Amino acid sequence: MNTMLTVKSLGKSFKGKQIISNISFEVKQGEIMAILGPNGAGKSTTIRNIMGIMYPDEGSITFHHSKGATIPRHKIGYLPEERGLYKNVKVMDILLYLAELKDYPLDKAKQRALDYLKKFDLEGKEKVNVEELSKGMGQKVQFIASIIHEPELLILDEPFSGLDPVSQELFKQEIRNLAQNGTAILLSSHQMNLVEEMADRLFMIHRGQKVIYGEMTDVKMEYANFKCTIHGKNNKQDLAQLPNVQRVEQEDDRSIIYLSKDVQPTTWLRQLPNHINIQELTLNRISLHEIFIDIATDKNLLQEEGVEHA
Ligand SMILES: Nc1ncnc2c1ncn2[C@@H]1O[C@H](COP(=O)(O)OP(=O)(O)OP(=O)(O)O)[C@@H](O)[C@H]1O
Repeated sequence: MNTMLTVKSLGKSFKGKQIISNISFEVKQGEIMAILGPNGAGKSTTIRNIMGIMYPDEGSITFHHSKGATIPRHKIGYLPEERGLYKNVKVMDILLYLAELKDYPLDKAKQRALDYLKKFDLEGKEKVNVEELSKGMGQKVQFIASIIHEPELLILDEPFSGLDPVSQELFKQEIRNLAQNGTAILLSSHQMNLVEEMADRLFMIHRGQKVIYGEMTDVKMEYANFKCTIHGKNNKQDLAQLPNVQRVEQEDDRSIIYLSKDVQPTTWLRQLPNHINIQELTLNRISLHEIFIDIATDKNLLQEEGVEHA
């Protein structure tokens, strides 16, 4: 897969305070690359630097064309975190205006706009004023605006926020379709379940620095250790002293035992002492959501040997 975007050693300060430092990643043709991180981690700052809304103090941003040359800026699509289109203008007019700004043929843009409005349950809304749309409808129009010109690189900052589950599903499918058709996608989202389902690779940023970067499958193998949930009256200390236990969380009769890396689940289950009270037991891998919370709250789940962290 060709690399469409290279971000190298990006650094940015505001008023003498370092906001992001040494941020490096790539986005390739046909992939969904997620950029994740807690509130204030520096995701939007990274994206704004990529989009030229602000300029980095250090590092470089390079757009590549599928044929090796630099990708023209009009082949980039961007859905910003801040929503809002011009208010007193009709849906079709704004879509065609934005397509024209990107040098995209108007007849093709009109057909694409109609097709997408239909796909997003907005058929017949082309003559409605943008200000008359609901928040979710407005977001759909803004999403269409970001892809109307068939961008080669698409940057989506929180595309799912404020959408109902049906609309989320529509966006999810469309983002997947775009990637399958070769668009390189950089996706910033707090919806970990969706990211886990959709992203091929991810870059996690915390306090302006890289904490994880890699293929989703590798990250899950590397970080998503097993956890064993036991319902029953048990002493937390007892459980914490079992072999290969990283930490235990307990609430009422439910204990979650986080197991260390490389533990063999069957072997671990066999050695459980008889005095442990088990009314119910489940064993799962921790989710991306939990990996994220561990990093964001500085729990030491990831501080094991061999795990890359900043
Ligand atoms: N223009 C600015 N001037 C000063 N500080 C800023 C500016 N823009 C962002 N910051 C600061 O930079 C840090 C990172 O902000 P950024 O918006 O990049 O975070 P984020 O990861 O996108 O967060 P969220 O998930 O909340 O959207 C924050 O501490 C924020 O206050």
